[in-house]
Amino acid sequence: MSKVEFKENTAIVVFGASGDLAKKKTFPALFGLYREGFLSPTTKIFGFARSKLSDSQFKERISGYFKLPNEADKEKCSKFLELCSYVSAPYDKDDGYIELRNQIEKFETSRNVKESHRLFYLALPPSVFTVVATNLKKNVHPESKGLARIVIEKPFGHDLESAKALTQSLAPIWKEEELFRIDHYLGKDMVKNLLVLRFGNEFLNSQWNKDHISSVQISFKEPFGTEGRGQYFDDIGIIRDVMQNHLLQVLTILTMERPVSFDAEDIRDEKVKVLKAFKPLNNQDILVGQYTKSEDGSKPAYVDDETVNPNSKCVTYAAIGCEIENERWSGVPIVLRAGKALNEGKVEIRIQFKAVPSGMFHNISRNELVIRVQPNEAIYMKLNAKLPGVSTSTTLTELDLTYSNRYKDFYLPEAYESLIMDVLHSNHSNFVRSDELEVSWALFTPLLNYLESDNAPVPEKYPYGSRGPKNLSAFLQKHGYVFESDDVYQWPITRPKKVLTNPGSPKI
Ligand SMILES: NC(=O)C1=CN([C@@H]2O[C@H](COP(=O)(O)OP(=O)(O)OC[C@H]3O[C@@H](n4cnc5c(N)ncnc54)[C@H](OP(=O)(O)O)[C@@H]3O)[C@@H](O)[C@H]2O)C=CC1
Ligand SMILES: O=C1O[C@H](COP(=O)(O)O)[C@@H](O)[C@H](O)[C@H]1O
Repeated sequence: MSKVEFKENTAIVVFGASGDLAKKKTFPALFGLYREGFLSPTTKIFGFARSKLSDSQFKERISGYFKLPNEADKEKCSKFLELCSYVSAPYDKDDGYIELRNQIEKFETSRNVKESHRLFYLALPPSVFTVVATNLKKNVHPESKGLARIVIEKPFGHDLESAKALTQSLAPIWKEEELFRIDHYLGKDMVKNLLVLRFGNEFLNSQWNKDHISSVQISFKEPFGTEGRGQYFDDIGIIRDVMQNHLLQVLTILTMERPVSFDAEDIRDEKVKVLKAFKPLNNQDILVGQYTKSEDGSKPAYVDDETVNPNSKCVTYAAIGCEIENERWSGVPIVLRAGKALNEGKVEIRIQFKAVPSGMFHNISRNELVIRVQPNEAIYMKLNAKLPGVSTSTTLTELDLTYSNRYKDFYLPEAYESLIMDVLHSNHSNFVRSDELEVSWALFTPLLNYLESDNAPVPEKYPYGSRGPKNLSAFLQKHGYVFESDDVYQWPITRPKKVLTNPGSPKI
């Protein structure tokens, strides 16, 4: 596919425009791109949904989540809304699509467009993906008169079989190069940084293997429960919600071999290769939990949601042990862990390195590279140094790249902004390819079947607002993670009067 960029006079249509995702993510992202000058003012934006809304109701709804810190942004917001209009119609009848096509053609004619560029964003539940994709292709695709892109949102299926069925239903209608499957974690700046961090630094590149790394962890923590989404979540659980997709995507980039270039297919080829090298997940190598009321009783238990079965075994916390059977990773324990209703909101990657020989030291801490994806993006490497001054002790300190300290006045796009920009640039690197999807579902489906079978373990209860199930520390230790004792590491400043020396002080 040619790398055509959609620049001037692009028509963007957001389906499900009355919905939550459109309101909270898609339109704020389009506005963010416009505000920062990455979306041309010649763009035309349509919202399409069943709800009967006037243009002004529609505009009020979609602008509710725009970030408008100053007057200039408010002015930009008004200008942006002038580009938007709304079409209300059912998804399964031709009429609305014909009306949409007429409106797009009117816009293109008024701009004397020679080659149509049309981007369709499906902020819709998967139950209508196929019907909308089919009707769009039939009625609104420009065919020989231009180019079209279609963006779909997760979930891409519920298990391997349904994911395959979805792929097969879309494949005859939309070419793979026209289709963009969004996993918004691939749009996060720190995730986009992983390729550079890994392959652009020889000191990391050369150590990035089983000879030097003793364990890998990717953790996702949210400080809120399923508030208001219990019914949706009960059928999904945390594994489908964020692990099979977001965390696994991060893990593949972290573990794949060096792609020959930044080209989307080179990157995705490597991702698929490493996914194929994963050992089947072991049903017994997991820790599952479900949150109960907070200790002070102010926050509800998962099953307090009226839409949830009171005996639900739905997993709101999971830690899963993974192994990759290839030359680079064989034997390195990897843990993916994710949970709702925890003590904090944080997504981070921890790469712990092997211990240096104790020899000249009594005991010395391990190096650990921490990549904090959110909030407050940071990369820090914990390392040992001599305590400054007359002391001969060693101390655990860090090389710290905290973005907010290092980079001033940078525009850090939201994940959705970054991904929509990629679609406009026809760049598939940060989107999920169909074969990648299949391998990831093949990996997770047996585990999900087990967790939804009669033999499923009862999830360990953990209080809302806690760190998660009590057995977490033991689970992490079993997977090679070595905890520092609390008095070894001081953050953010090491104070001489309160010196914390490493028990690994040299034997002198
Ligand atoms: N640039 C920056 O902003 C930097 C910040 N720091 C800060 O310094 C502090 C210490 O850093 P660091 O040592 O890296 O990280 P943490 O104190 O966050 O802990 C290290 C790891 O151990 C886990 N853990 C700790 N206790 C338990 C437990 N009882 N059960 C299960 N897991 C546990 C944590 O999991 P879990 O995440 O689930 O708690 C985390 O994965 C942090 O607040 C960190 O943010 C340090 C360096 C740079
Ligand atoms: O896809 C999802 O992701 C969000 C977390 O996204 P983040 O960008 O805020 O980290 C999660 O809350 C939601 O349950 C899930 O469906």
